[in-house]
Amino acid sequence: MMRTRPLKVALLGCGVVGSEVARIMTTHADDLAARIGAPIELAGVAVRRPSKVREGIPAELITTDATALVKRGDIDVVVEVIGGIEPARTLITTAFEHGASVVSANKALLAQDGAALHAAADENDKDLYYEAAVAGAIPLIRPLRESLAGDKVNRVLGIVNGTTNFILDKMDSTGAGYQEALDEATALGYAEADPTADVEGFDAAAKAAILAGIAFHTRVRLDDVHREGMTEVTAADFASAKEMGCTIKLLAICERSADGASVTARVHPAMIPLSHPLASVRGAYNAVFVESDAAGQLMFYGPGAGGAPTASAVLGDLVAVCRNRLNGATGPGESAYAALTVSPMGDVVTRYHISLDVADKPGVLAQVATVFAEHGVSIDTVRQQGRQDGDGEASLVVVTHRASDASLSGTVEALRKLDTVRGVASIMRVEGE
Ligand SMILES: NC(=O)c1ccc[n+]([C@@H]2O[C@H](COP(=O)([O-])OP(=O)(O)OC[C@H]3O[C@@H](n4cnc5c(N)ncnc54)[C@H](O)[C@@H]3O)[C@@H](O)[C@H]2O)c1
Ligand SMILES: N[C@@H](CCO)C(=O)O
Ligand code: NA
Repeated sequence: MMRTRPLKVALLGCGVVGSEVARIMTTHADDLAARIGAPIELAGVAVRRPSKVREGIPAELITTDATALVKRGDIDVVVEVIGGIEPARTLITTAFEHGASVVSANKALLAQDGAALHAAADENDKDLYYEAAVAGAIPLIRPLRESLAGDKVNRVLGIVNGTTNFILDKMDSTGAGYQEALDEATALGYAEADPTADVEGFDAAAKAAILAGIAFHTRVRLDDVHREGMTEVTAADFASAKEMGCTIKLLAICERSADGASVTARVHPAMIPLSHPLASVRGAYNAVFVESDAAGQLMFYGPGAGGAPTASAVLGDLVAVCRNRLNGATGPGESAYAALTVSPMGDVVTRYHISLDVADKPGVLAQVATVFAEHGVSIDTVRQQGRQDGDGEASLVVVTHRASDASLSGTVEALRKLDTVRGVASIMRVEGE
């Protein structure tokens, strides 16, 4: 039966995502009410620039005082789409203390302070939902938290940043360099004016921390995630990848160790075979592979960013939280009972593609191979190419079998010390085989 008293929603932030949340709340009001079992009412919208014209939002709902809005006491759900750490963190905890549940899209905050925010939600018997924080519209948090709650997830591997996927895709398909591809991403509105969070992998690392925590029922802090951006990927790397039948993607990889006792989380560019489904994820799309004991391989694919797609995930959470509220219940909170060790990058085991500039003279290949052997890194293939420029150098491309990152780092360090190795042109991990 439909309850007539509406549930009150406060919107914090009315930018790209917030304005779409407000629009969908208004245009889909009847459907949302039917699905929830009560109407929902936009009770206040906190903004920074009140003079801006906001179509469809009554002027009397606009306020610049977000703190007063979350303290009102009659708000059922606060939707936080401001972004950043403060004031978002304080506003969310204040909302819990004043009786509201919270829906947020804020990956940076959740990756940094997720545990404390979950604790605050728990203490106040409230919900904290954040489907939009990872891979935008793609249902991922809820499938991991709820649909797969009876299974054992072993690996989450995915493309979780749209901006960098757009840039890498452009480099791959046109042969463009990094800067040229970034300029196009900026011109098309994919990359922000300051693209650091995306291109240096901070955004993907925050998402990896959130995913690993949920997948492995273990607290994974942002600092636990090994992070390498994609600014150093070159057209030459793509040429090497092509020769291997691969492309290059910025991947977020969260894995359980072979003995199941520990986990790792990392973000870095990697070669993946063209036959892998992630290789065909084009433009600004996201896709995430989840591997679990019973289900096997699952793939989640779709728009990972943008106002309306992200608002879709926010609205889904809003409906779920409102339903919980009507039932006098809360949904699943943080699950960190497994408390597995989060291991450093050195423990990660994978394959490597290493491109060296070496002196083109007898014995060099043997010397290089010896360094790999001394560090316990087994070589899969070696390809040497003399150069036409007569500088007495050759390019040596070594692809290894699976080895630990620590062994590989040791190998590279020793290679750099060889007189005959003039430079290490690139090192790239090979994933998805
Ligand atoms: N845009 C996307 O594609 C996308 C995708 C997934 C998640 N997110 C997340 O959603 C959140 C919002 O992103 P966005 O793209 O809408 O950003 P945005 O910059 O377009 O919007 C944020 C809005 O909040 C306002 N704001 C800042 N401080 C405020 C304050 N103290 N009180 C009231 N308003 C304040 C800003 O003026 C701005 O209009 C972020 O956490 C972001 O990481 C965005
Ligand atoms: N900057 C992010 C937005 C979505 O989180 C991206 O490019 O994927
Ligand atoms: Na999502």
